[in-house]
Amino acid sequence: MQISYCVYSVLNKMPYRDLADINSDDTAARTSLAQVIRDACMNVGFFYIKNHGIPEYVIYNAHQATKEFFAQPDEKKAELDITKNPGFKGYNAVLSSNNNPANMGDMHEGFEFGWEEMVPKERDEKRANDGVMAGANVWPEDLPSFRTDVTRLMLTKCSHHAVKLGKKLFPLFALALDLPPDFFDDKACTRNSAAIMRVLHYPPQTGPIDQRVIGIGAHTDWECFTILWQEPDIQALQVLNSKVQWVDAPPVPGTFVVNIADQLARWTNDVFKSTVHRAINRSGVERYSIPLFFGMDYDVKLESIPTCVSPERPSMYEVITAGEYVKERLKATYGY
Ligand SMILES: O=C(O)CCC(=O)C(=O)O
Ligand SMILES: [Fe+2]
Repeated sequence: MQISYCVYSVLNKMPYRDLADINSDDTAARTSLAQVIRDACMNVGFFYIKNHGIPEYVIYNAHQATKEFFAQPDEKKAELDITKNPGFKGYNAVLSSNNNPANMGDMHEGFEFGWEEMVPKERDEKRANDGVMAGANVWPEDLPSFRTDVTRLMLTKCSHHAVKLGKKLFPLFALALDLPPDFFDDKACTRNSAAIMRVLHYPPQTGPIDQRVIGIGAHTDWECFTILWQEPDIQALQVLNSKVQWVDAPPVPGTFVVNIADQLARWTNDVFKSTVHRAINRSGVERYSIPLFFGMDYDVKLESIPTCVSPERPSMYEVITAGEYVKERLKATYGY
């Protein structure tokens, strides 16, 4: 797997670095890779990965299934409305979420689901630490392949695809934080239950755009980090840089974008940056994207990691659990 260490390096076509160097006997290669990851996580909070090992056909099928789902009549989608289901699972209509409190609603529709087994059980079992997002997934009865195709991409027990990919990133984060490579092994998403995936559809916005109604308003993500697949050839995602300028984070064929999110920022006492981003689809055509929010188990306390605190840098956050944090953010975004 390879990393391009930030949005700017992608825009400037800088070469990707090989993540296999993390296991290299060559100390110089390891140190230099650690530096790249450190830069990406501490200064930008966004990077790209390629050669990630997720088969192209899995992504293709999930994309097709997503298009098919959103092409259904509104009444059909409304049957699965997120407000009818406990645990924030299901469909949210255009303008029903609002990621930026200064805005009036997000110009996208989405469908949200959590971890489940590859071979669907009669009903999903409620997991002990599911907290605020406890409860079974809901699925469209008329589109059985939707469930198979989207769960295969992100959340299947057999192949794990994106969750497995996410787990590979933790030793890199540990390296960047001067921690042993296995530091996160028993802490982050060990029971798989806090991984949440959304499939998103952004209708095109043309003409003059009211900045208070855009695809997804300026926000940070809530979990540990996000692995995002973007529709090829459509520029929409933007990242706020340290000079408070919006920088495009374009889709790059064969890559996923990874961005650090709030739980990891809190855990690292803001040493890692949970960077503000937004998306606006001005392309004139429909855009789809698929983020996997890789969360911590909800009972994990977001307590500053020892290498991230010092007398000069005392802990900035009150210690709360990952679940409590997600609950706060859900309320702010959905209003309940
Ligand atoms: O669609 C995108 O490119 C970004 C989506 C996003 O930021 C989110 O769902 O949190
Ligand atoms: Fe986001």
